[in-house]
Amino acid sequence: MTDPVLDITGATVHLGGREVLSGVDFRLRRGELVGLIGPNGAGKTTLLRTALGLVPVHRGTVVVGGRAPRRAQGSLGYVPQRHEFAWDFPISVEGAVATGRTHLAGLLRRRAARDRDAVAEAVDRVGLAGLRTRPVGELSGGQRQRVLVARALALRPRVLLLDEPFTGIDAPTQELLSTLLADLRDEGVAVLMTTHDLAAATSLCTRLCLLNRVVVADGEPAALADTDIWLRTFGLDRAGQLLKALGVTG
Ligand SMILES: Nc1ncnc2c1ncn2[C@@H]1O[C@H](COP(=O)(O)OP(=O)(O)OP(=O)(O)O)[C@@H](O)[C@H]1O
Repeated sequence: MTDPVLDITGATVHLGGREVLSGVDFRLRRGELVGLIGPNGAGKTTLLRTALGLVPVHRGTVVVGGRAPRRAQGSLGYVPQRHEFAWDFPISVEGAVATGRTHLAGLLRRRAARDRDAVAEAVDRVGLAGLRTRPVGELSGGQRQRVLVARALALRPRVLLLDEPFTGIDAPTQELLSTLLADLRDEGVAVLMTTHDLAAATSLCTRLCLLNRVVVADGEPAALADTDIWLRTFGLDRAGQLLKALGVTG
């Protein structure tokens, strides 16, 4: 097995005086597409932000490609939740995607040919070439989601972290994103996404990590057919819609 590109060991994170992650062990390798699943407030976004070095660990370690996350930013692509981006900022699709590369060498740097190539390729991969010059404020929710994915891809990342990429998008956009994520996985990118779409996660991901402050279970979807694991993750005492949605029977 190859070395993990993201290696989180015993991570405990405190926010607002509370322990929101507790001794989390998580590893992500090239060519994996992992779904991070858990109820609201489980710590999914916090785990992504910890991997990015945006949230410090109280205990434990986070290593990205052999380095501290802050030193590995050039290899980490991040797709935040859609509401976290300033959509009223006067910038085109292409301009917004290009901001994915600015921290590689600073805001005032002239854009080199390789930057333009990376941006054009990313815009193309999410199917927005026809809307390149459109102000982002004029885009629909699904188009905005594609801009955020392209912005992360413009970095040509080794690790791609996505926070709820399937929330509020239509079926064709979901199809496009699913195909794109599977292609990236095949190309050797390590992909980790949070989602509340359990059926999509189960069919698309090579592995699922069930999180609720601690890692409740981590394995291939087929190995997580035990109802009890899902009940524990979501803090439920009996199977209901959740398990029907998954096609899991007790
Ligand atoms: N900046 C913060 N200050 C204090 N508490 C925070 C902060 N950010 C998150 N939290 C708390 O940490 C816990 C985990 O939040 P997080 O956003 O990681 O959960 P999540 O699993 O992504 O939830 P959701 O599915 O609702 O997006 C929650 O209880 C939340 O209230």
